[in-house]
Amino acid sequence: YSIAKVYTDACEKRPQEYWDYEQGVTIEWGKIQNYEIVNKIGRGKYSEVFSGKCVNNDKSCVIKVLKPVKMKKIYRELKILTNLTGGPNIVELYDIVQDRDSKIPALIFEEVRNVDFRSLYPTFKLHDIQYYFTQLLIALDYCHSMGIMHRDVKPQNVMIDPYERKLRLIDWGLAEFYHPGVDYNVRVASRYHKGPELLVNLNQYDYSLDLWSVGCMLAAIVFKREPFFKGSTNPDQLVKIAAVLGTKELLAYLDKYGLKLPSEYDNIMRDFTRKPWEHFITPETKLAIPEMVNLIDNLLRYDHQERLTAKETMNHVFFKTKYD
Ligand SMILES: CN1CCn2c1nc1c(Br)c(Br)c(Br)c(Br)c12
Ligand code: NA
Repeated sequence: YSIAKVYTDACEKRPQEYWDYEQGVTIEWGKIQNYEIVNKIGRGKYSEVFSGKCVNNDKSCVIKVLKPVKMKKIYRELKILTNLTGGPNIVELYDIVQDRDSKIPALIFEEVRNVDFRSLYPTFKLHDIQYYFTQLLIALDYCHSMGIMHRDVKPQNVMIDPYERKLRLIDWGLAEFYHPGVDYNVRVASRYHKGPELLVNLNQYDYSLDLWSVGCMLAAIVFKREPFFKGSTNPDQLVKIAAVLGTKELLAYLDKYGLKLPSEYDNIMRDFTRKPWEHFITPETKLAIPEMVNLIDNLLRYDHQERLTAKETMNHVFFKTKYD
């Protein structure tokens, strides 16, 4: 078993209604006629997303219409959003309205004039990475301190407006409250950003899952390989990780937690030697300076207990060094 090394009792020390979404949540429903849809900007497994307008003040907003899922999952997202809204670099929830016909909640958020990461990240210099990842880590340390794991950190859920130099962490639909000793669902996060703990069925994971995902984002930018670990299936995702971190090291990790490699790996896992990070440095990877490589090495650890926390990451030498 395993428990978080930080914020272990963040939920326990708060009143039950802070984390207990099973009792349902009291929602002050806003009025849907206060908002009009402008156009569709995205769709996911659990929602459709539109740009919109608040009719009263003509302000732009984002309207996330939830797809019909278990009310318990909707209550969880609403509870988490209401607990976190207003927090640093957390996307602000303006209102919750009910879709006229379907009776399904629609969430009204502040608008972020997001520039797609595929075109934005390649423009990043070291000081940009310092600035934006500090903002992301501030959001993560905040939600972790509030007893919440995001569980779906990936570039698509980090909205960045480079003109206002504004970053917001979005999509709390997979987020969950952390309680020590609880077995969590490992079918969370998006494949390329799934931590090893999810792929070996280590159910008692914690906030450190989010820091694996941050490590994946950094490695993709610095080593110019998007995504950094590109599995074709969930089992293949772990194979791609082992190809870098090593198979012997994977088995040692499994041993520590009394786990064995699930059977679906029998025919696909090979005996990989660990690749030193220098292996990924080329004349093009100018951002792969020693401090950055050391930071990635301290995030992309099989063992979630070895990873830097969000606060430790912000205090890493990479963020304390001045780059022009
Ligand atoms: C698919 N895309 C593109 C931009 N964008 C998307 N989903 C968004 C969500 Br959910 C929120 Br909340 C915000 Br704020 C923005 Br901006 C969003
Ligand atoms: Na969201």
